[in-house]
Amino acid sequence: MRIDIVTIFPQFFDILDLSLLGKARAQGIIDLHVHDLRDATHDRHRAVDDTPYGGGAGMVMKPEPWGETLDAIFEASPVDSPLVVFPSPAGTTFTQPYAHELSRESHIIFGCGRYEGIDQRVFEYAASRARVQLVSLGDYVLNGGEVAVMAMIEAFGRLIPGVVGNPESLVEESHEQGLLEYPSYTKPAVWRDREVPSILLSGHHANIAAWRHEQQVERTQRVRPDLYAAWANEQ
Ligand SMILES: Nc1c(O)cccc1[N+](=O)[O-]
Repeated sequence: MRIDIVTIFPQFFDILDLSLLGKARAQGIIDLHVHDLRDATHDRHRAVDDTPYGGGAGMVMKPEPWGETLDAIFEASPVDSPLVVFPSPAGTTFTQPYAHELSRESHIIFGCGRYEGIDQRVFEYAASRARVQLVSLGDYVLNGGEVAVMAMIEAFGRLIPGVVGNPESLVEESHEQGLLEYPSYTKPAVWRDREVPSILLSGHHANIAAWRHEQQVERTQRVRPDLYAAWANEQ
């Protein structure tokens, strides 16, 4: 998978050299390109923003640098119709099913907005050349899209075949089957007078699996009644 990220803070993504995603890049599973939007400016101040038409506080990201950067990425794309994802509070909610969808893409371009946002014509232009999605991590305000892009890449990157060593470990995660994950324990069996549930020491795999599922259902009903209702409706 090719991933392109357009940002005014390219160093933000240096962290993607680390951990599983860094290994996936070294193995050629992920081909990452980070683009500094300011490289597509041609004035002394390398300006990427300007005052909003119609007035109002803050600044808006200028369309020209975006157009020039996106055109170069489209030209280099290995596919006819890449997916362009703009993290945005005005987007559809990012979910685990959507992470699975992203993990099956061949080329994803992330556009990180800053300031009061990106000139609307950038989304319109991008949609004339590719598939465009505005995607939200949640209903809160961030200063820009970089943190959201990092979270999304972490979420779908681990689902790409070959990135996680043991694919089994992807199955029993929160949200994978609509339930939150069960509580986990490791050695020692007793820690500060707190014992590991005896069922987990029984070696009886069927009973352990049943106990873990009960824990998932109980935790989901208690912590996320919304998820529990959707799950129960599917049973
Ligand atoms: N919420 C938010 C934002 O305020 C700015 C950029 C991206 C997001 N988001 O993806 O949720």
